[in-house]
Amino acid sequence: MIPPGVILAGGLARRMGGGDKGRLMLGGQSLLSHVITRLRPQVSALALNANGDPARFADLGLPVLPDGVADHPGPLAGVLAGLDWAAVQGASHIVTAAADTPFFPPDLVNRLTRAAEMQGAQIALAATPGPHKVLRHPTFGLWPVALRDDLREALAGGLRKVVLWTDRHGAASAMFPATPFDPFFNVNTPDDLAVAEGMVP
Ligand SMILES: Nc1nc2c(ncn2[C@@H]2O[C@H](COP(=O)(O)OP(=O)(O)OP(=O)(O)O)[C@@H](O)[C@H]2O)c(=O)[nH]1
Repeated sequence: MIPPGVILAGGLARRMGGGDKGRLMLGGQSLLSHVITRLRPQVSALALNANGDPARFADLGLPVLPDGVADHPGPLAGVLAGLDWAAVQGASHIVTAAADTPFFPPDLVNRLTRAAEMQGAQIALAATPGPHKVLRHPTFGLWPVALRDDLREALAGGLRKVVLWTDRHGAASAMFPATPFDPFFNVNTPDDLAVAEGMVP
């Protein structure tokens, strides 16, 4: 079954000076628009995880899911918000993508799903080969609704680092090629945005 998708945009964008990083312009469209264009054809439904006034995203026509956990505990709070939304729809899994990562692969969902199946795992995270070791991209994952209460408890217990939680559950890795550049390049700083301009196809 094709899963619904959730775009993670709930962070504070401190390295960018705050605000909605997804609204920054890149190659004539916003980062969010790049992400929506890539994710929409791969998923059964789409939602945006973001905090603060949801009305500022009304133009996107997407459900806006706030974190249910206070004080910006990190992307796992967005994953949980997505899982709670998917549970209401009767979906078994969601796929997440980060709003600051405009070039992720068009076969993201397919490869995540296959990796979970082939490695007998409930969770799959995207990965690319790095210079010294495999790099995992923990905001790009396939997540099961069945683990949402486990995740809620982990967050309530203070867990913040994504891979600490996914390692507990033996997450699969879905490998993607990283040439000519890593498709999970993400924009954290103004310098990153300038680099990304040079990567726009
Ligand atoms: N829902 C939710 N998402 C978050 C949170 N913190 C980060 N994210 C998302 O996770 C992804 C990676 O975030 P980071 O680069 O660590 O944080 P950021 O807010 O984008 O930027 P910095 O504040 O500069 O670290 C982005 O898509 C963020 O929107 C959070 O507390 N809640």
